[in-house]
Amino acid sequence: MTAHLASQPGVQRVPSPKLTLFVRRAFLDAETCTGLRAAVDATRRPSTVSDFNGDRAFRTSETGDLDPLDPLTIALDAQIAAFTGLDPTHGEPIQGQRYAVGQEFKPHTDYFEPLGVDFDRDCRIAGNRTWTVMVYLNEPEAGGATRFKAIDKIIQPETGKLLAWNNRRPDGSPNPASLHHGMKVRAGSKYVITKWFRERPWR
Ligand SMILES: O=C(O)CCC(=O)C(=O)O
Ligand SMILES: [Fe+2]
Repeated sequence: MTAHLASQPGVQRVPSPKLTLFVRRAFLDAETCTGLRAAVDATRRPSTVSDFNGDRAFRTSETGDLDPLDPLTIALDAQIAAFTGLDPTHGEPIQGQRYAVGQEFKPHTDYFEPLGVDFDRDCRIAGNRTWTVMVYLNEPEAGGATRFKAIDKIIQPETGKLLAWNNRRPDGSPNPASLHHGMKVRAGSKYVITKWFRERPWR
């Protein structure tokens, strides 16, 4: 899927030997983003983490599940599958995240730690996460960038901008260079959708 993604119109690959990361500006139009923000607002509640590390401020955002039967969700899923070439049967249901002023998701990886206490619960059926697809649904007035620390790259939120990265190394092992930080929103709010793909079918 790296070749498929790389060949999509408007896509840019962030130069790094350590991480496969693509950016596509204006993947979604403003109207679609507005509809998706409302869908996130309809179901949001405090976000959770796996392998709780004792830091209650580690992930302070809210999470909302998109309704899988909503035509907006169905269209978005199809658009992501066509764009990435990733097998939609391996995809988790799309989630939305909302960050208010001061909220963040501290540096983390999206794959589950093979030695973590929650690994069996999280990965027994579908396996670990492979790719992350994320789309910004708005632009906070200040803050809220996504920082990939290990490759020294900061991505600014922009309405409709997509990020897609591979959480694995070429040998299939989890890639620590995928470490990223959803930085604090300083003014306004920030909405994203996230779609994670797995090694095996989700259901
Ligand atoms: O909000 C961001 O910029 C990053 C979100 C994120 O890393 C996640 O939801 O796993
Ligand atoms: Fe993440």
